[in-house]
Amino acid sequence: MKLKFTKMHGLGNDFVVIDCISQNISLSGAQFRFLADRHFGIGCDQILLVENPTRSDADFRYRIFNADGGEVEQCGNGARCFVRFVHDKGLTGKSEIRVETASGIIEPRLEADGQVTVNMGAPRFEPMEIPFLAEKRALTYPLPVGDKIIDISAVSMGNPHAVQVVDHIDYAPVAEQGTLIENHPAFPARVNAGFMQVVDRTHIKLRVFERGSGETLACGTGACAAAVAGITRGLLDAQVQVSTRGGELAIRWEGEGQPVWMTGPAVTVFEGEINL
Ligand SMILES: N[C@@H](CCC[C@H](N)C(=O)O)C(=O)O
Repeated sequence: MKLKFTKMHGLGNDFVVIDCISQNISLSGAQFRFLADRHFGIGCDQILLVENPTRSDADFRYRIFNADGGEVEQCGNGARCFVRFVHDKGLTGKSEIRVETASGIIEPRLEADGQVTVNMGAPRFEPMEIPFLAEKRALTYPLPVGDKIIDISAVSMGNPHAVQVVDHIDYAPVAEQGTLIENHPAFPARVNAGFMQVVDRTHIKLRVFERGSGETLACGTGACAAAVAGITRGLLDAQVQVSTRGGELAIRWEGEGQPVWMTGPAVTVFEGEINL
């Protein structure tokens, strides 16, 4: 079978995007892993499927698979690429769309300057909703990791995030702790591990060890979760610049119950066809 795809990225968090509206396909976990493989396949952090919606209040359905082949609930950088893809492919004439995901509706909008803004929905903090094993909700939780106990904020942006504050982003223990946090027994669905340096009340530096993909150059939901964690801890204002290894994101959150707004770029790199 020949599969048409588009290679895209948001701040270097890269994607293989597949139009499943004009192509009738059903891929196995092994095929997703092959597409993501940087040596034997195309190479990407996530594979994004563009499908027809299953509910009447959405324009499209958006499905996300990590490089390890597992399907997940949300991907922020992918959401920006999603609206650029359906717009550039002529699948919609709208510049703002409603997109069905496994964790609810998100609303990405193409801006006149080429940037994309996404209403990512409201963050969730209840341990059961993350999911995270804790008796009750808290601002931070002590988490034993290796021979240390670290303080994390646990936040769901549709997908689970554990965010810790570090002194200096370049020396953050991403390699040492990434896999341990990702697979920590307190997170039954595994977790994305964020390492945030607070530069000042409006600016953080962030690295994220992503569940199912390892450290990526940027993580959109990770940026939302880190900003939210910093705001709830009283460290940040409502508007936050997030510097990732791949570039800059703007995050805005007005507080509990309010949606998180994310603005950043979405770039098409090339089109291709691959034999499966
Ligand atoms: N790169 C993403 C997040 C992709 C999913 C994540 N690895 C998970 O397993 O939840 C983003 O930009 O948000």
